[in-house]
Amino acid sequence: MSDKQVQARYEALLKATADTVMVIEPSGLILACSEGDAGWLNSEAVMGRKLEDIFPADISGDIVAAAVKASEKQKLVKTDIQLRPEHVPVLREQGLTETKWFELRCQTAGSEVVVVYQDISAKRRLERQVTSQAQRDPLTGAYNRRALRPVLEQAVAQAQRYDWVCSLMVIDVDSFSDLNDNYSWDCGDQVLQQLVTSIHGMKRTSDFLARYGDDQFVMFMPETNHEQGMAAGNRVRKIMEEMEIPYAAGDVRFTVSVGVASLNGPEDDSDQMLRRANENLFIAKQSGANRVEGEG
Ligand SMILES: Nc1nc2c(ncn2[C@@H]2O[C@H](COP(=O)(O)OP(=O)(O)OP(=O)(O)O)[C@@H](O)[C@H]2O)c(=O)[nH]1
Repeated sequence: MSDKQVQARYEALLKATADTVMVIEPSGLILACSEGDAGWLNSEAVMGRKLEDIFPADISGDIVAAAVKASEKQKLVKTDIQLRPEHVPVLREQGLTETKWFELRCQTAGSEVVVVYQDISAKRRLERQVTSQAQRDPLTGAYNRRALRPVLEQAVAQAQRYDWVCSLMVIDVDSFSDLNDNYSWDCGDQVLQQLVTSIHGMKRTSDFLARYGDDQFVMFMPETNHEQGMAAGNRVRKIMEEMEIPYAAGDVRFTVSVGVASLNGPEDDSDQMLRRANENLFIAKQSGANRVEGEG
């Protein structure tokens, strides 16, 4: 086969593939590029430039490292990258309008490396959605109990390493079964939804709210000492006491009881904090409900 024919076959192959393909030097210089179905990059505009002129330093560094490895080991090397339009102004101009994920396959070809960019954004989005659905309570949208445990463990361990300060509260709707019985299950649902909406409106971004049981919620508060934790508990109690939920049979009002616990020494952990918060919640209920109790 003549050189011309080989070249024609190579170009046809590039044009036929939907993936973006670059031929680069291990230094990162782009020798050839075929954009495929990309729509996020203009092959003419990137040819002859270096990866670092197009991508942020960490991403071009990752690609070069994979290309060097493929070249040294003479084998296929894979790596993943994520492109955000706000981080890649060059590609934003060329058509990158949303975050995309790619699996890169680097294959050595003599002194050059062929890099194939396979768009795996749809797969990643689906994975994220499934993970997020598995971590959320479908009624209220709050995190569920399963999502709470690892977050609590990690956050308490982090507080023990750094500042020794964090608190959590257990929030329980008072006589919730009466709301279900006297109004309706649907009304009970609305109470739980409104409770979550208003806590989301008042909490700090770093606070973590999860539905812990039927009518029970846990909020973890990093960098929050006991006094601040009690103040937050009282804010939640007050907001719920003042809330009116319009309902056909008349406005519905409800109250909550709250148990607060704060990190207490090096032997403490998230399980013990939860246990103490529940004990304090029990005291709040025993003392007449619509109260906040905490140790110390
Ligand atoms: N509307 C509604 N009710 C639920 C849901 N999940 C559980 N429940 C009901 O919530 C009620 C919880 O009742 P309890 O745990 O006895 O709580 P309570 O009536 O608030 O009692 P105290 O906590 O002692 O004040 C039960 O009747 C459950 O059937 C839900 O998603 N929506």
